[in-house]
Amino acid sequence: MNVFKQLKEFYWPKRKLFFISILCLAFATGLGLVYPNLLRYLIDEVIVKEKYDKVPVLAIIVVLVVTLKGMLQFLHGLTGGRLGNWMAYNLRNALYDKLQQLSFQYYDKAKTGDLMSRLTADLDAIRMFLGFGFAQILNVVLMLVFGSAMMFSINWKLTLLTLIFMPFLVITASKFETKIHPAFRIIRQSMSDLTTAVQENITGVRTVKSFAREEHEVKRFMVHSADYKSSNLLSAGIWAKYFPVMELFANLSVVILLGIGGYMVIQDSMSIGELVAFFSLIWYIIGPLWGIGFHINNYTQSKASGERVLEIINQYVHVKDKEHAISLAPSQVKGFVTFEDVNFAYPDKKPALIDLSLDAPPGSVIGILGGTGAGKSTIIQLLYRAYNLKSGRITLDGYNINDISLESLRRQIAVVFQETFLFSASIRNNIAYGIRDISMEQVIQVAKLARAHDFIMELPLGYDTIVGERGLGLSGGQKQRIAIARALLKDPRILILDDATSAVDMETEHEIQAGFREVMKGRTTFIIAHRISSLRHADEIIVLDQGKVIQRGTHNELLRQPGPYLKTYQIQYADMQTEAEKAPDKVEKEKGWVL
Ligand SMILES: Nc1ncnc2c1ncn2[C@@H]1O[C@H](COP(=O)(O)OP(=O)(O)OP(=O)(O)O)[C@@H](O)[C@H]1O
Repeated sequence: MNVFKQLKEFYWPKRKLFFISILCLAFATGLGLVYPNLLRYLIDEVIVKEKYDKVPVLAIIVVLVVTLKGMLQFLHGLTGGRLGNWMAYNLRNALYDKLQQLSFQYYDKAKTGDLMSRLTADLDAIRMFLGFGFAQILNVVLMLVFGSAMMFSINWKLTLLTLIFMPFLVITASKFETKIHPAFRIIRQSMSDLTTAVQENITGVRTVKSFAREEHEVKRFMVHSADYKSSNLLSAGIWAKYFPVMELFANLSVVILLGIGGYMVIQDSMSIGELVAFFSLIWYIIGPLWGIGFHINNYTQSKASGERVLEIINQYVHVKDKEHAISLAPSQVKGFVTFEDVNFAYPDKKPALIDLSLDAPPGSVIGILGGTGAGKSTIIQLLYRAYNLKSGRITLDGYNINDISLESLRRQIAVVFQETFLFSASIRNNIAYGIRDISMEQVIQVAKLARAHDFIMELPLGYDTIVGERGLGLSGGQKQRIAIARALLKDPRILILDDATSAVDMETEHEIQAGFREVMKGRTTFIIAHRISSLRHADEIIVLDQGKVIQRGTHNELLRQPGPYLKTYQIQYADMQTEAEKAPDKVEKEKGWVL
């Protein structure tokens, strides 16, 4: 029950519904006990004594009991359903809220399909149990208590003999529970693996198809599917092993009842009406015990689901606000960024940044160059506190960024990533993402600066064009330009371009950068790029290799010293020369970046 204790805050405020639901079910169950008594009365007092004038009254009582029972069952369903849905609504929102708080470190390992399955199937299992399953279990107890009490009142000796096998039934049922619970955990896990496989396949459908790996993917899916099947078979095996034994004990009770009860009737120590009532009451005991497997199943499923949901709720948030974190008003922020002896390593990895020190005064442009995996993106991830530093510190306007509230820190920063994520919404809403009360004019203005306006206007619905989950239908460069417009609209103090113009041609990149220079006056900009053309205007360029700064200076300074920067420049310049030989006019325009 510990799982449900931990989930208490999500259903306890609606405990009224909970109790009404249980009470209604208990009364309905109690009313059910009227039937065997009516039966006994009908046989012993009406049929045997041939007093048929009592039949209409009995019939009316039956109708009343049935109607009342029906109403109580309806109320039980209504309140139980409401409780379950209320709980599911709150828990779902709390889970989503937690998912928003969890830091990058969690998402580095999390699987989308698995999270989806926790938010849907697992949540539903808890909803069903809290709405109905729990009341059903309680009802089983009530039926057992009421049923056996009534049997005892009719004939205590026969009751004891009939119930002789019940302890065996209970032992088998509890053994069954200990076996079936782990089996359900396995089923839930393989279900989420299956969902993850489907989700990854659909997300990566372009890669799959372009590599003609459909068959391989089908085989991979079949492995997960087989896994799911075998975990279900495992549970079915446990079911098949224990259920017949439980059934056997239940039926043995009926055999004893009919044998000994029948003998008592023959001996005249019991009336035939009492035996019939007894026979109908025994089902009040056997019925619930028979269904105990189902209830246990329901309970263990929801317990396993509760554990998986609680895993998210109790997940540690690595990056969070300190108590009394500073909230910086945008108008206060100047954008002075410093890195002081920063060291960082991702969990279980070699250092990604070693002793990085950097000063970026307001309005300066810092260029970052380096090979794949050199640590470029890590620098900017640390700046917006995607991860906690191992040592050293990063400051913004003199404040340690660890002391600034995440919300106010990230409000000052706009990042344009190499991979652009567009929401399934209109282009206008994608540009205005996260910003309220923005006019169409402002959206158009930033789209023009990002050189996106022209291609947007060529689309059939212009700014109202809906772009897909991943901006399907737009080219990489177009998506990047929308992301740049989105960042500019945020009006940040610090702009970070993480390989943000890699997908646009050089000419467009020049145009975009010219636009940037206009809007970024007085703001701090970090540019990560592979092209020297993107960095040449930077006030300081740092060249990274395996997390260490191996060169730093302006474009002209770096060209004067031998090293990777000059080498990169020469390689890219050689390409430009070849281009120039082929199309001298086009390259002429771009010559600006060459010395
Ligand atoms: N989320 C992560 N979890 C674990 N290791 C990571 C993570 N992100 C990056 N790394 C590792 O940290 C190192 C630096 O990575 P980083 O992304 O900063 O390099 P980069 O210079 O930006 O590379 P690229 O130009 O390819 O984007 C690499 O060794 C990389 O494998």
